[in-house]
Amino acid sequence: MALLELDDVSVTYRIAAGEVPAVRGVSLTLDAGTALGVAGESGSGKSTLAMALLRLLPRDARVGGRILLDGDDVLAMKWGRLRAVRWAEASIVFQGAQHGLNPVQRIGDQIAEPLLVHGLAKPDSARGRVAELLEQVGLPAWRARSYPHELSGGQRQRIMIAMALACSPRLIIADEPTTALDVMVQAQVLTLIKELLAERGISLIMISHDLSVLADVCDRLAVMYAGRVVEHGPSREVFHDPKHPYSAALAAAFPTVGDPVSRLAPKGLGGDPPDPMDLPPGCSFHPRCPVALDECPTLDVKLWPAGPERRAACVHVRPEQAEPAETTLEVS
Ligand SMILES: Nc1ncnc2c1ncn2[C@@H]1O[C@H](COP(=O)(O)OP(=O)(O)OP(=O)(O)O)[C@@H](O)[C@H]1O
Repeated sequence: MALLELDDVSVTYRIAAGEVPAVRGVSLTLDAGTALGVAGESGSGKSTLAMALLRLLPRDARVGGRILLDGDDVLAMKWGRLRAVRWAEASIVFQGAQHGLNPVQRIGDQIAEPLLVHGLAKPDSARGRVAELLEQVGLPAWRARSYPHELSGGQRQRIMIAMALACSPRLIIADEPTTALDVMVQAQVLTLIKELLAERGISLIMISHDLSVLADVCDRLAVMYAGRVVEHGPSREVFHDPKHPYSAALAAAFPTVGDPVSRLAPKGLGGDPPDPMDLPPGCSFHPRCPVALDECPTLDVKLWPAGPERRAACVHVRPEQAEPAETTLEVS
């Protein structure tokens, strides 16, 4: 059953220079107990999309479309309901959020805060729950008495995950949860996330520019370019057999250990992502695309079926068009 449904979601920031279409017509579904990875270069709209899910965007952002969380329309929710949903039904681990811990408050008090705010524990019972959460993220209970500066980056990220788990949400949104960590610690945190998913049946939306990390953790992948989803499908298929040339470039940029040498040579995607206020016409990717056709600059690009459970927005997977019906001129 779908836990989260996005239907034609768009986000536009209004700034002095004009409008920035950061997310454009994104439709995705996340089934309960599954993990969806959202990939894309910097500026492709991943974080904006993540923030839109819990209405955490700044006031200059206008959100369109529909976001249904367990059937409930997030964009139409009253503030009281939205406050109840945040942390308790869906929580978010921000990019670099470990630096957002309060430096002068003990770790235990910070983990307890969402529990107390949502009335899920009383001050005297919260300590036991905090110890339990620390244990779940692989830290000893005595760490509750530590201050953030006494922990390593990896330990602080575990604290952020403990906070996200505190109210037992059904959905966790993790925006680049391991980007700031070194490779060994990154692997440990990813293992922790995978264990938590398997043990607790939580659903996950994980955002990263690293397709290989997402393919390792998530069941399905959505690849974003210039605010649009350009490909989605089962993780292994999208990573190992991408149908969109942009997904192929991302996959080549992040090889995994054991990949054949041929795959390790990056396919060298030239150029920069487009300015969202000055998007190329037709397929937005065409100026950088190694396999672009003459028609791509004027193409009405859609997410066409690219396999049983896959879609890709590329002319190369477009189904053959029906021949236009022949018109006969009746001359009387
Ligand atoms: N508050 C804002 N006001 C105006 N434009 C914004 C704002 N936040 C983001 N943008 C723009 O929206 C687009 C998408 O940004 P977003 O941060 O969502 O991308 P991203 O894929 O998450 O990138 P990164 O990985 O660097 O965080 C970018 O062009 C960015 O400049």
